[in-house]
Amino acid sequence: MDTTVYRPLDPPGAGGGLPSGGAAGSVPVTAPATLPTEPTAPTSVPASPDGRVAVHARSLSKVYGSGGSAVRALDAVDVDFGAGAFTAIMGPSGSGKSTLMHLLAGLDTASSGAAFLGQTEITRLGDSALTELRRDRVGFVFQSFNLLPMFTAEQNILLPLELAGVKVDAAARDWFDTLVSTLGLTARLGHRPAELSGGQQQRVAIARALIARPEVVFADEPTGNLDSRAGAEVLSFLRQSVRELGRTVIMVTHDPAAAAYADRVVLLADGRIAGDIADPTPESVLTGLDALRSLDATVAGAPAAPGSGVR
Ligand SMILES: Nc1ncnc2c1ncn2[C@@H]1O[C@H](COP(=O)(O)OP(=O)(O)OP(=O)(O)O)[C@@H](O)[C@H]1O
Repeated sequence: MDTTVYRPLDPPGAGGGLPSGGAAGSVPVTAPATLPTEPTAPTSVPASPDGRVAVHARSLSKVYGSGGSAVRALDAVDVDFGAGAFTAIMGPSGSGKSTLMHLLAGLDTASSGAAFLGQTEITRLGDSALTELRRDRVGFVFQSFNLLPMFTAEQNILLPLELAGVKVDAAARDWFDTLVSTLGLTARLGHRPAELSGGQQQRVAIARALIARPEVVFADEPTGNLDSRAGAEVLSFLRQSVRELGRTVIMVTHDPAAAAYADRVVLLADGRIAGDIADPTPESVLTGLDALRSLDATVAGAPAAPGSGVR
């Protein structure tokens, strides 16, 4: 079943609606106009199989700069991210992927609208509450690993517990053992990052992101610095952490093959939700990105240049 939906890219000021001759199988999606505190499934692809939502945004907007040089990086985004699901965010360069992730993770402030982690409205929190939220409820995996070079793999993995002042009791030690064996790190725990391959370093970073059992792990291009084999391993572990360990992962990626590891792909274009793909394959993701490109070209009144705009 083709569960891909493409939202039309409305020209500024237009009332909406897919341009005639738009992407085959397109289904217009309507977004709620209000700001409910409970998620109400703004798109037709369920955020998770059981309907649980970990993170959601309503009318979330971000404008950088002001006046003539203002850039609307996110434009009234409504989206849900499922709990216990692996969701990828994709879209052309400059479409707002990083901005969306930063707002959802409490790393940046919104211009308007609301973002929620569980029932907590992140967009209302002050600096110290945001710092606490990032420490206690969110895990991060970045392209550049961000491990502390003087610490061993084990020390790096346990660092979030130490920073949070959490005692490594028997339950924490069990979870640590589960993570390091799942991630194939048992024999590497005494090594420093410089003594590990890129893939091993990223697996340490994933274990570190999961050790405090955060409600959600945000992964920003986690395979960007890895060769395809190490990248495939890392993506398999991210998927495993969702399927077998019940975690929630939201990943920004440019790579359709990486996105195909996810349960669902959310497509962004021009700062708006532009599509939603359930059970993605590399082919369905590429088709989605191609559809965005042709919609974009239709809106701009110009033919699509092959390969343009999509990384
Ligand atoms: N700090 C900033 N100041 C001004 N404009 C910004 C800033 N950060 C992002 N932008 C602009 O906001 C828009 C969205 O950027 P963002 O980085 O979220 O896109 P992206 O989809 O993650 O892009 P890429 O795939 O290239 O990383 C772009 O037009 C970008 O130039």
